[in-house]
Amino acid sequence: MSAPVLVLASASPRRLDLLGQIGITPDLVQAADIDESRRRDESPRELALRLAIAKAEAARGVLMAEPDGRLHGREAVVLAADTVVAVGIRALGKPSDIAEARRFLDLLSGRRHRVYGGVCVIDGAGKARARVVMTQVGFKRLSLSERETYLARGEWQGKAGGYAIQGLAAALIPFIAGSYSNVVGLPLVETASLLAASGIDVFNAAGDA
Ligand SMILES: Cc1cn([C@H]2C[C@H](O)[C@@H](COP(=O)(O)OP(=O)(O)OP(=O)(O)O)O2)c(=O)[nH]c1=O
Repeated sequence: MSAPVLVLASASPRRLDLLGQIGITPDLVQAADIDESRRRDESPRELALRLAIAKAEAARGVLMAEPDGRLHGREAVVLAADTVVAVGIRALGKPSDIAEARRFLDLLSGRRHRVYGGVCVIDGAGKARARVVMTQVGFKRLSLSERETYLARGEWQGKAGGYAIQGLAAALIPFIAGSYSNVVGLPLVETASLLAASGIDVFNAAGDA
């Protein structure tokens, strides 16, 4: 039987880079367009998990609906993820503008927060497996000039919580406990294990065939 098509259901360049870091190159990238709003009474952890699953299902649905489409009759293994920054019970998504990014940085300044990363892999038979990973991140207390310089750099755009640990924000973060790759956008230990359960083994190329 031919190998399944590996689909990354994400528009995030970080997720593509992180997969590349563990030797995985998706055959297809199909970003999922879903409603990311939080439901009432949903915890940040539940939100990250639900959205990762919803993204994987949406992308799979699009591909399966293409009768003579990009899968060419082959099975698809679909990977999606979602990152939520949580301060107490507040869940911070991607700021919509610089004013919201400023509010987020004020919330994060001088304290620890949690980053929840949901990851979901749907295997060739349609079985979904998902996990949520939590990383603790601590920001130093930001001076006004640090905050404004950071905002002016624009790295807040498109990032949950309004910062990117892989950029200038690294100079503002004295503390992290848990998975670093989870903060950047994809928890790699759990991703490798979900892919292995779906027949794509990072540590055994033969499992890929
Ligand atoms: C906290 C943090 C988030 N991020 C990014 C990772 C994600 O791209 C983004 C979180 O938003 P998401 O909604 O999880 O993802 P996305 O919209 O960028 O991509 P897609 O839904 O198509 O997969 O924030 C960083 O790059 N660095 C960080 O330190």
